[in-house]
Amino acid sequence: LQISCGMQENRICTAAEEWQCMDTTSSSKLLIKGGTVVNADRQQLADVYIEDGVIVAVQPNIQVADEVRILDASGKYVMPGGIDPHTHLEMPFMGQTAIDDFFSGQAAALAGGTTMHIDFVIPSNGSLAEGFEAYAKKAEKSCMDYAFHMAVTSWNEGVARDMEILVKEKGINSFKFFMAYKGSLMVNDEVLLKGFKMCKDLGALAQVHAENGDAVAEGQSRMIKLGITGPEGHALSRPSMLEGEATARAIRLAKFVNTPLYVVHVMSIDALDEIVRARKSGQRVIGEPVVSGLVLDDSKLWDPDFMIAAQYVMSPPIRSSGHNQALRAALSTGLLQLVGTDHCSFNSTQKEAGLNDFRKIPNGVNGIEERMHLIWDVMVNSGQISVMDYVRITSTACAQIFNIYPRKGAILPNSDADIIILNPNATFQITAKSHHSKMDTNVYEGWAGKGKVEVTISRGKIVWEHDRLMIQRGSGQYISMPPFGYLFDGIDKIDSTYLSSLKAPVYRRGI
Ligand SMILES: NC(=O)NCCC(=O)O
Ligand SMILES: [Zn+2]
Ligand SMILES: [Zn+2]
Repeated sequence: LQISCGMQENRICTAAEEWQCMDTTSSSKLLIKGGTVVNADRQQLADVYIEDGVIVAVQPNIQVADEVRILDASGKYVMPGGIDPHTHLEMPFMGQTAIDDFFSGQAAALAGGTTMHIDFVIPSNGSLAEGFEAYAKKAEKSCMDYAFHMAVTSWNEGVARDMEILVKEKGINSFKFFMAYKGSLMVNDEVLLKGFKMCKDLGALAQVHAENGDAVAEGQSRMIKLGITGPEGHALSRPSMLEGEATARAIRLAKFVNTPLYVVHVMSIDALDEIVRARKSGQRVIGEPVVSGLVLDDSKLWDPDFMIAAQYVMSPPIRSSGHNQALRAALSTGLLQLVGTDHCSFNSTQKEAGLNDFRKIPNGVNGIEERMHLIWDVMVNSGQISVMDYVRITSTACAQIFNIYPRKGAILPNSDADIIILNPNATFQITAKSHHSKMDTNVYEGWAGKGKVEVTISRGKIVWEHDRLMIQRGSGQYISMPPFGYLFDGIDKIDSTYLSSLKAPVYRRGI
């Protein structure tokens, strides 16, 4: 069956793509009635009234005119849409391009209750500005709101100048430094120091992929020499101590510069311990675990079928099972602050590039569609976190850290109407046969759980209901993220305390 497409000129969609063709028909006025409205700081039985994409009122028993569409949410949770702080849509990486683009990846996100994501821009030909323009172009097909972090992969005057322009004119307030991927994205300590200093001056958050890339390269050669060429070699070549070392180093350099630090995809106890130690000392360090690191373990990397094992190759690697438990515990008590996905999807054909050498398997797993369901199932259903905590770690904390709260991450008057309705008694099932990503596999294949996102509302429009997507190419908007978020409050005072604590230098007369 083929149907003609109303969304894209001259395009015929297969039945499987039908959802891509549906128009958004929701009225501009909407009332969500009778649900439990949950924010990070309180929950209440209330109605939510929305007009023109914005929340107008949150209170019990709101009365509306007949033309307003009413959604019954009784017995269900009404929560801020998820914000995924860590995605890589259409990322050029390891000689491939991640298969989910800004339309398919976002469609998947919306079907799973995520209404905004922050993607990492990779420089083009060494230029941050060129990279930004390329990503802005790719994102024109967006069907939900998005923002960008920028990767810094080298250092020169042009990079420093572009960082300033990106912050002051383009809505970027965070820069990622890769301490791994030697020979491609990796930077050394000198670049880290210069970059961190620039971040501090601009009020932008420094982020690190923390693994010792030199040691990883050495570990990889070791494995190849031993004849270990399969996906298990990926895990064996980059043990958790290398993640711990890089995390510790980045934390100390950030302290030396006195700038806040955000550690992306925390995958091990080793990295977690360093973050907790720093936070105990009063240092401003944010730790972001990702859903794969929280709910999976490394067992599949040893599967004798390459095509299965390769699906699980990502960096830092998915660790043995004690690590995921420790990360969940830390997230539940606020030692780690928010959860991302690192959604970076490569299909079977792309993964096959590393059939004879694990170093060539493109790194990355899916998760943008599954995060909200899995965190609910594993952490709320088990009683490990409250529903308010769920909202905090999947949405609010991200909006606060990246300085877009309460426009995003809250159900409050004047906030964007990015909302999900979750039925705690309905079940969900994950399979590549029905997911919305372009991936032909899913690392969570077969997972069946309880607590289903039944409705997703993006800027006041119902985009997911009755297991159907109603989305429109190009409707997503770029969200500018202003610099000097709350993590920068008081940083200058810490600087002056440090300066005044220095003893006056003693000038000795030469003999
Ligand atoms: N994580 C991963 O394996 N792929 C995406 C790139 C990155 O975040 O390091
Ligand atoms: Zn990374
Ligand atoms: Zn990533």
